[in-house]
Amino acid sequence: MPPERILQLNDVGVHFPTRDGLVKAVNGVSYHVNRGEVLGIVGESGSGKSVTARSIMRLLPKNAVDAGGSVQFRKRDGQEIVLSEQERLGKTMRSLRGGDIGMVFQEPMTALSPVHTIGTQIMRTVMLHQKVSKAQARQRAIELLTKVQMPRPNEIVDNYPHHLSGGMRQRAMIALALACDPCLLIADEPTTALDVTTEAQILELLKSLQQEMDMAIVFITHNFGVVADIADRIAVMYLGRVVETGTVDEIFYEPKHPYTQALLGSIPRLGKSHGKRLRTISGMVPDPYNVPSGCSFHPRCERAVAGVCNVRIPDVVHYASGQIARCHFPGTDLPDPDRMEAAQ
Ligand SMILES: Nc1ncnc2c1ncn2[C@@H]1O[C@H](COP(=O)(O)OP(=O)(O)OP(=O)(O)O)[C@@H](O)[C@H]1O
Repeated sequence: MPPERILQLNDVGVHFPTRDGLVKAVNGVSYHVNRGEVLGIVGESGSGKSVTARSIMRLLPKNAVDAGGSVQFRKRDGQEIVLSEQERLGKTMRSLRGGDIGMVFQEPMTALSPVHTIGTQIMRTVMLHQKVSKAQARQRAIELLTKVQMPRPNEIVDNYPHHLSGGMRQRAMIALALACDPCLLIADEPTTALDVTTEAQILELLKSLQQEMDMAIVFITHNFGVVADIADRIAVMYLGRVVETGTVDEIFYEPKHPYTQALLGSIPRLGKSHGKRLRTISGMVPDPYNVPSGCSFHPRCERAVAGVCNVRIPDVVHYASGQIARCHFPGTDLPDPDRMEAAQ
């Protein structure tokens, strides 16, 4: 049986009109998430990872403009919801947020209120989505704090966020996100601000919760090491577009897009990089107000072919395995003249 898709983004666009010009932060993004899998989203800063994820839940800045596309979501009970513009703003969205879909962010204080105890905040979410008494909701809060391996959960439940360390706040935010047993968790750089040891602990926790709860995760990070550790599949983003999608093995061992290849070439690998010079990606991420014509990666691409890559936006190339690359000349070989001719 093919895996069940619980989230499908089709050609989603989000633009920001600014004084300096139009920023096409998300420019026709499509990706899907299967039930119970972890999809890692990677890409340099500004590639549109966060804005895409926030567009799923309609948690966008006020100046964001919807530039089309659709988001489909299948709830745990199998009900399919098309999160069209109207629905995204209404009651459906409110019931999904914190219910079927949970969210964790890099900075816990964006999700936690500083003026309420951890327990009160979890109890409110539980009571918003489930018919339970106050005492039952408090019991559930303690259970959730135990589940996220919070030390002294019976005590912490009555603490305010400022009493907690960074790692403990992250655990509290995860407990809040899991309050209603979501089938999808959107995790936006949840470990980036933590020290390496705490980061490893939180990743382990998310992995074990994901398996235990059969929960899918969209895990956003700029760190390939982290994504290799947690993800089943990876989507690579560049300047508002998904340029490649594949399983972790496909992305690490058979990347087809020159951008993915360049990103992987620029990370140090234990044992393998010794004595070797790391590659850097030439040039800078272009200014979002002046995105290059054609394939927006072409000015930095070692394999760009003039007359093709600077002119036409590449189509998506589908491989039999399911791997996808948006490139005129995908693959590990250099572009051959026949393919160049066919593309022109
Ligand atoms: N409120 C806003 N107004 C104008 N531009 C914005 C706004 N929010 C985001 N952007 C722009 O949208 C683009 C995508 O931003 P986004 O935060 O999604 O990138 P990202 O890949 O998540 O980066 P990072 O890893 O740094 O979080 C960037 O060019 C950013 O400057």
